[in-house]
Formats: sequence, C-alpha cells, structure tokens
Amino acid sequence: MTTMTMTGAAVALQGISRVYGRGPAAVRAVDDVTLQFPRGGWTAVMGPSGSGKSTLLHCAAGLERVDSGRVLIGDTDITAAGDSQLTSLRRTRIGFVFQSFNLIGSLTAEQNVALPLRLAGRRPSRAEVRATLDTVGLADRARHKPRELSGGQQQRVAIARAMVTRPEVLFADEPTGALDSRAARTVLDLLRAMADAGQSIVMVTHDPGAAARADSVVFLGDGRVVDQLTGASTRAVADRLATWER
Ligand SMILES: Nc1ncnc2c1ncn2[C@@H]1O[C@H](COP(=O)(O)OP(=O)(O)OP(=O)(O)O)[C@@H](O)[C@H]1O
Repeated sequence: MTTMTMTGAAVALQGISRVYGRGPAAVRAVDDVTLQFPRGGWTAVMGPSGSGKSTLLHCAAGLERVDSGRVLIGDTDITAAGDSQLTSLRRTRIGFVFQSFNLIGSLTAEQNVALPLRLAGRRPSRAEVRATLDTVGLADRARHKPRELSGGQQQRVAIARAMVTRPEVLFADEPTGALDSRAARTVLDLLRAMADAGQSIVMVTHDPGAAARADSVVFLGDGRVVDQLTGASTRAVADRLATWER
C-alpha cells in the first residue's frame, strides 16, 4: 500500500538511512538525511568519494530500499510500496540517467527511447518517439545504433529514453562524468532547458561547473547533509567542496 502525504516537493527524504553490512563492519552510507528536492527545480548533489551520493540518489529514486525513514515522490510514500508498485512507479513517474548511458547496443536510438513505453505496456507511436528525440536534438539520428553515436549523443538518447514517459522527477548519476567538456556542456544545456521548462531534476556530480548549472547544490559528508548553496557560481561550489575535502 502507498500512503499520501502532502509535502509540495518533487521528492522528500524524511530521516532516511541506508546501512550496508552488519556489526562492526557496517557502513552508514546514508545517515538520517532529511531533505526536500523542490518541484520544478534542479538540485545537484556533491561530496567526496564515498560520501553516499549514489546511495542517496538510488534511495530517492526507489532503486534501493531505505533501512529507515521515508521517501516521498510527490505525495506518494514509496517506502510503503510493494515491489510491483515500486516497479510500476519507477517506470512511469521516475526517469534515471547513468554515467555510462546504459543504452541497449543492439537497438537503434528510437528503439531505445521507445523501450520504457513498451515496458509500461504501451505501443508507442513513431511520432511520439521521434518528438522526444527531437527535444534532445537527435531526430536525425533515430535509426543509429549507440556505437554509431558520440558519447554526448548517447547520453542525450539516454535522457530522451528517461523522459519519454514524462516522469515527475529525472534523476541523473554523474551524467557528464564520461563526456569531454564540449559534450558535457551540451548535456548540461539540455538539462538547464528542461529545468527552465519546469522539469524536476536531481543530479549527482563531481564537477563544480556542472553543479553550478543547477539551481541549488546539496553537499554530503559521511552520509549526512553538511551544507546547501543556492545559485552558486562554479568558484563558490569548488571552494565549498575544498573546505569539506580538506
Ligand atoms: N553495495 C554496497 N555494499 C557495501 N557497501 C557499499 C555498497 N554501496 C556503497 N557502499 C559504501 O557506502 C558508502 C557510500 O557509497 P556511495 O557509492 O553512495 O558514495 P558516493 O559518494 O556516490 O561515491 P563516489 O563519488 O565514489 O561514487 C561507501 O563507503 C561505499 O563503500
């Protein structure tokens, strides 16, 4: 059963913890985090390696279960959802983009983009899929396989695939981490345009320049929120990161 609670946020984390292992070897990857990701806002999550960024993102997106606390997507408490409800919620209300694109190599760009609709039991129209590819500037690459596309183009196909179901929240784990700076800029421009159009985005990144394109930046340290900046420049983000990494 899912329950309804009004928070007004795109995603709300209420005292969530995720622990790996047991006893003295246990790692509190996410340690009692309470945080709201605003609707229609783009939030970057930063922090040193091992600070819990990916774990936090996976828990927020319902890819991983929390050990305690609650995760709300919109007004739906996903921690109370059963496995099949969670699968259906992930397919319809959440988009996820990975550093390594994770496209299916044997499928064309348009077949990759159509996949989430097929998994949701729909027969996607070519026009719908092409329109989504068009929004990422790749309508002319619809018949190309991933190996025939540049890294930046593959990531844009992955974003189109994540967006084709019109998810409430787009989660991105290091979306520019495998790209050169020019391709990274194109992807960040795309995310900026999506956020300006009202898309809620939560992005993990190591890159202060990427984080500065977001509306706000959350800093994690040892699984906890240690700081938050809004409207920060690349310099401000880098300086803050250096403080925590020192
Ligand atoms: N499946 C797992 N089993 C055991 N420990 C894990 C697992 N996944 C992550 N951890 C541990 O949890 C902590 C947080 O890991 P996480 O990957 O979330 O950090 P991160 O900030 O995303 O790191 P990075 O920037 O290096 O990707 C680390 O100490 C990590 O070793």
